[in-house]
Amino acid sequence: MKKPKSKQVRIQGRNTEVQEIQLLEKWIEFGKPESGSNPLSLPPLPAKSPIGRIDENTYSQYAGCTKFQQLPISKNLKDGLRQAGYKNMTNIQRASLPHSLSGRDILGAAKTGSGKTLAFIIPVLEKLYKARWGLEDGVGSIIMSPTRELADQLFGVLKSVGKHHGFSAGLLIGGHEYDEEKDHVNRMNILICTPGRLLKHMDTTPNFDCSQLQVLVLDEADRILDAGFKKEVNAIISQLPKHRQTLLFSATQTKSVKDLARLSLKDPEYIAVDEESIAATPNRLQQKVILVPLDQKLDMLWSFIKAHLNSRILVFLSTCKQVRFVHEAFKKLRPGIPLKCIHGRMKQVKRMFILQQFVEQRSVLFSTDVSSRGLDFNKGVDWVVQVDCPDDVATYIHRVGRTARYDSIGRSVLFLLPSEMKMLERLQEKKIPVEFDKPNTKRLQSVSGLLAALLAKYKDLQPLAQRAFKTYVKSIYKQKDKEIFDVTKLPIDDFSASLGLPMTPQLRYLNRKDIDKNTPGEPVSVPQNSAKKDFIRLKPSNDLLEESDDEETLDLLRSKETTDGDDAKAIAADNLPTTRVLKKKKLKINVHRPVGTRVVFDEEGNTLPPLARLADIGTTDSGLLDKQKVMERFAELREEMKTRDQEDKLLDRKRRKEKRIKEKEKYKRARNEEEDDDEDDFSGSDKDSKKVKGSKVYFDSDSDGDMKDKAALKTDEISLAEQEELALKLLSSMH
Ligand SMILES: Nc1ncnc2c1ncn2[C@@H]1O[C@H](COP(=O)(O)OP(=O)(O)OP(=O)(O)O)[C@@H](O)[C@H]1O
Repeated sequence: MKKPKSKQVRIQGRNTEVQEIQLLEKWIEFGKPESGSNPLSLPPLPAKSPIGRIDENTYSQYAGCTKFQQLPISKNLKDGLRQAGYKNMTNIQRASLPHSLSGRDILGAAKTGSGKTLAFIIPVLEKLYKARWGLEDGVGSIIMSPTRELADQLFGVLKSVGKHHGFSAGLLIGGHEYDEEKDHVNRMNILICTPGRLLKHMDTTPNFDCSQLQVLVLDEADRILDAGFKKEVNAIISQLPKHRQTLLFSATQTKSVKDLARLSLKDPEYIAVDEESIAATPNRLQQKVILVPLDQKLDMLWSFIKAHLNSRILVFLSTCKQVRFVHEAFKKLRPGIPLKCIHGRMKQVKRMFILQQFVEQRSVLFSTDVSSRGLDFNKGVDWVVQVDCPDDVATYIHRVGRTARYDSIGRSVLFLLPSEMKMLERLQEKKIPVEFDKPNTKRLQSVSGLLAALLAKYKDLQPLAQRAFKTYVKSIYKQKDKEIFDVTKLPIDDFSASLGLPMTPQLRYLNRKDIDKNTPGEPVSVPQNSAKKDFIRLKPSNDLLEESDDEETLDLLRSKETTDGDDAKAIAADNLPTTRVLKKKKLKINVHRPVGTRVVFDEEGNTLPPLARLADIGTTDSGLLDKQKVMERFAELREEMKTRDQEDKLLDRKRRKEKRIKEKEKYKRARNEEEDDDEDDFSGSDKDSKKVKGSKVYFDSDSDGDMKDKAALKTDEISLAEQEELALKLLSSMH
């Protein structure tokens, strides 16, 4: 255990702390850069120039310095930075820290992976240190992040570089024990949080007080300020003091006057270190865009994964349901690399665990945009694959920014549908150096047949596939940018079949006529300034693939990791059929066929029994499946069907039995209740509602309830004869 410090040492410590703070304040005041200037434009300070006080009134210059040690920051922080391995500053740090350390508001924009986190954590720690903030002072700084994972990551950086400071810090995010947080939140100096959780504490935690706040930070500021968080953020800001320092950072920054007015920034410094740079994305990032028809996206993705088995691949899909389906289905197909998935519907602990695992080993992580912003996978992501088109250019930049971080290299590929080619133009308008190419489909492996078999085998997979289908189409339908996202141009039947679904699920909000009118191929124009200046006429989606045989096409699928022979073996081992380029045929529709059956046609347009289709796929040029194998497979499937049939019957019998028992119980309960009701009536309770039909009740207004009941009982007991007798008596007495 640490020996407690003597009083003498403590006083000395405090004195040196006060002295250090005085020195830092004078140093900062002496050398702060001109407002509006960019310290990056100053010549770098020599490595061996003096640091700190030079004589009575002169201090070293720090605007233009390149090392953390040359900054006017506390020794505690310098030690923390050194121990965490940070020595030289990145551009955004060099440009913003001289301003932010002198207390100015900052609006900082720099590419993904360029070190923005330290650019705001350093001024937060220093501001509180110089204000001599202590436990009893409460919340001094709030750092907001749009996602829990990012907040958790920021918390990690804060803990590592701020470990020599005595501040308390708390992570307030959904998925954590709210009641536990409630007990501690008032004692926290620095809060790292998501907007929703912070607001919950503001609304419900007794004595939660942010009135002394010194610094507010919004990481991924454009996201936090957009419509999704508007209500929460407005409510939070209305409860914060106006007199504070505000730091906003993002790779895609907002300059909207409205947003800034909401935050009441005071003459903010606009620091955009990459404004002159040609690209808005890291220079070490290689970016490709390829045209992939919707019904071949999964084939392309599967083939891509098979060709990059030794990589760490981050795959973006639009919806949670798609992520779940692709993950579950591909896992069952065993590609030979660990597969993981993450999405917003998962428990927080599991999300964190999966991210940790992904950082540690080669694997594929299927994700929604929950991982698109801010996450730093420790330079580990080799490929970012965007299977579904991002909502906008900003989302594209953040997604690809998960690779090529700091000084590492990275690669990305975006699949675009023929109807989404406008996105390519948008990327080029924003100076994003994407290379457009046609995929080399020679090695494309089809998975739709396998998915159909999987769906038949695993009952729980079919609803997943249906939901994946529905949520994807709905996501396109709901997109605001109709120039890029046009739901009527989606080949929805082909898409449904490509997920292995026997029938296209119904979409009530869509008019089939609109879709069918638009789905036949339209000419696809490739923007003039893209890498390949040609036009592709897309008729049926597969025609595109036939055109892409030239040598120059993007050979995404030919990786160093698998050679021709290896690949073929891999296919044979997996029993995967190679891709067949099919011509679109006119389908003959039999309206009388039973609902739920899938009709398959041969080359001539004749119907085929379902099993024959399997055999047909297998017997392609490669001859991977011989006749005997096919027959074996047939027998296997027949056996499978028999057992499944028996299982179904048993299940059905069980269900019916349960239903019968339930009905019996219900009937018994109803009878018992009737009996109870009768009893209730006779005991005289709840009379209004349970009056027995036909019985008359006479009340004496002065008598109490018991008496009334007795009277009622008595009245019921008088027979007709007695009543007549009574009436006669009455009449005779009247005369
Ligand atoms: N000065 C530095 N020296 C060395 N490495 C650094 C430095 N600053 C940051 N890094 C490293 O660079 C990586 C990216 O940093 P960071 O996560 O802060 O980027 P970012 O700009 O916030 O990215 P994004 O826009 O995606 O959120 C991290 O691994 C971080 O440790």
